[in-house]
Amino acid sequence: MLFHVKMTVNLPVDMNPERAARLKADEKALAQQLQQTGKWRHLWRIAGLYANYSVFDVDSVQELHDLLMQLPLYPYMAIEVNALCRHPSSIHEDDR
Ligand SMILES: O=C(O)CC1=CCC(=O)O1
Repeated sequence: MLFHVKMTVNLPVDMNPERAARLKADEKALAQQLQQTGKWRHLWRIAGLYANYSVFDVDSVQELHDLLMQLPLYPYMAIEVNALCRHPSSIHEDDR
């Protein structure tokens, strides 16, 4: 199951810089691990924003939920999720 996810990060302006750096490093490590597994299929920066568009390929809505909730930056993110299905005009056989 494919899901398009928008994540907007809002770190408190007064957050300790070392704490912020640790969270970002932990987020990066997990994001890269999930990309290696194929669960996090795409990760794009939204130009001009501290936000990303991502595509997740998971087995269930519950798996997506659990995965998003374990992200280190989760407490500081606004997350929007849209379920995707195959477009009849798509030429990409792996779009499902
Ligand atoms: O910078 C972001 O958009 C938040 C984020 C998600 C994965 C990652 O490494 O950073």
